Amino acid sequence: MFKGQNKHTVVRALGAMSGTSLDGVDAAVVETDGQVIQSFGATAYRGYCEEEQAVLTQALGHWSGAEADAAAAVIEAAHAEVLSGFQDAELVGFHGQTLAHEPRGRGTCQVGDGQALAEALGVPVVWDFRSADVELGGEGAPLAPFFHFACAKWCGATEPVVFLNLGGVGNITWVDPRKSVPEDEGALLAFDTGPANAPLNDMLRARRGLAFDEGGKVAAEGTVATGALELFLQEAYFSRMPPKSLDRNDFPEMMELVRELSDEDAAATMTAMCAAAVAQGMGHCPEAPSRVLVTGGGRLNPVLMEMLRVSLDCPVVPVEEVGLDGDMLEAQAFAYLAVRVARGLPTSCPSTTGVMALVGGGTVSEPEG
Ligand SMILES: Nc1ncnc2c1ncn2[C@@H]1O[C@H](COP(=O)(O)OP(=O)(O)OP(=O)(O)O)[C@@H](O)[C@H]1O
Ligand SMILES: CC(=O)N[C@H]1[C@@H]2OC[C@@H](O2)[C@@H](O)[C@@H]1O[C@H](C)C(=O)O
Repeated sequence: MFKGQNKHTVVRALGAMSGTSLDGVDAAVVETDGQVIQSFGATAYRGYCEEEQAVLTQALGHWSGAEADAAAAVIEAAHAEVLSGFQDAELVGFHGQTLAHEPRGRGTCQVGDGQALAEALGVPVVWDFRSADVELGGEGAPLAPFFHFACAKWCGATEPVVFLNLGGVGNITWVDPRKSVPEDEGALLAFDTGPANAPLNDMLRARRGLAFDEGGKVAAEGTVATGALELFLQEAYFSRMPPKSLDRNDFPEMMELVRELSDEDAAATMTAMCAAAVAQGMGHCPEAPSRVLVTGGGRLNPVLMEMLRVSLDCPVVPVEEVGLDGDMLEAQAFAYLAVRVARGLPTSCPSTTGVMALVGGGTVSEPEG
């Protein structure tokens, strides 16, 4: 691939992510040599309709079989549709949809066939980013950290910063931009902090038919149940040393803890659980960051952002503050990682996933036709 190019030739890569919130596909172009971000390009979003969401929800926890196959078909069609709208991509990074994630057990499962997508688009596709890491003893997640390192350089950071992603699940990457490359010792520490928006969404959908707590309006009317919050924080996950990662539905007891509460108090308490899990996680950072840059849909929830500001000792701001796009960072991450895979560069290391050594995961599928 990329014959005649040297390792610094810039590639126009298109990344696509379908996250744990199951709301849709984000797609974004990044121009990079796999190390330095030269520029960010066009973006697009393709939401799932109710039927597609139902198929995906039904498939969660399935490693194979009819449910997983139906989810794969939804994922492949939605991605082919949104990605075919981009004309000039040289390479595609396709995350697929995580249906199940048990790195210390059965492994990790992302559906969506990259070879089929390569045929549909006529462009090489990099996919199956997580399996190699898990096979080598890693968590297989989070994988955005190597990209976060490049973002910290891109925005000119000179002191440690934290990227906090608040999607369905929460994850942080502590980055030291004084290091020259992400694989340097001490450049990165990353892990999933805990559940973020997914349980809150599920609770509000079940009780009120709402997709999510827009603007934190429901939580703003409620009071945090401190007893439930304290019980939640006793979960063994929070005292486990990172790296560590989670599946979307790893905390079913959250729903139990808020069962007796009003909708408003339940929303306030679940929002506080997300913030408290982040605050606990921040204690693992090797050095206090100069600020926390928040990405993912949770940055649009002012109640959650305020809880984070109260509990963390440093400024907490959306990534837009440094010129990044908080709706597209994960799609951009998989564009960036695709170029790293194509160039034979690592995509994870012991401090990001707990893997034994540097790993360059991902499968490259070339269109045959
Ligand atoms: N305006 C808003 N107000 C409050 N919450 C919001 C708003 N917009 C989005 N969210 C929350 O953010 C969620 C979507 O976040 P995002 O798109 O980052 O998740 P994801 O990428 O699917 O998840 P993950 O990062 O875990 O894979 C929504 O489901 C909702 O809970
Ligand atoms: C197994 C899996 O799909 N994990 C996701 C999920 O969503 C957020 C968090 O949990 C993170 O660990 C990861 O996604 C991002 C893109 C990552 O790998 O960095």
